[in-house]
Amino acid sequence: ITCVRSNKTLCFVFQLRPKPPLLKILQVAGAQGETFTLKEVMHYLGQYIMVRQLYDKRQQHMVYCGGDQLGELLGLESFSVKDPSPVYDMLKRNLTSAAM
Ligand SMILES: C[C@@H](c1ccc(Cl)cc1)n1cnc(-c2ccccc2)c1-c1c(C(=O)NCCN2CCN(C3CCCCC3)CC2)[nH]c2cc(Cl)ccc12
Repeated sequence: ITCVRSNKTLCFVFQLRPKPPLLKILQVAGAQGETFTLKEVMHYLGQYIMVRQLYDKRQQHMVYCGGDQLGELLGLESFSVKDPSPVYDMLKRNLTSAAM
């Protein structure tokens, strides 16, 4: 947990440590370092999907990740960004609290 002070309010930002297979994916998308906020993890995963052109150009909410490391982690061939639950399940398996 890091504590940041912004406009006189204290807020606690939970740092998360990706397991190696997820960290590798985030690094392809430009991530530096070993701990991230959930927002940063989601940002880099989005960038990864863009960089690796895994989304369907016509149906842009569909991600085809079969055959990619992302698909291995998710255990899916494809998913819709409209249903984030498989991604959250994968993150539960691949993120640990950095505070431990
Ligand atoms: C709401 C958010 C979201 C965030 C988390 C989840 Cl679990 C679902 C959905 N989202 C909505 N569309 C996308 C998206 C769609 C296609 C390609 C890349 C990203 C995202 C995702 C972001 C992101 O950080 N999104 C910023 C704005 N996006 C708009 C879409 N933009 C692209 C859409 C395709 C065409 C090019 C622009 C990129 C920036 N991070 C993600 C990570 C994953 Cl594992 C899956 C999807 C996303």
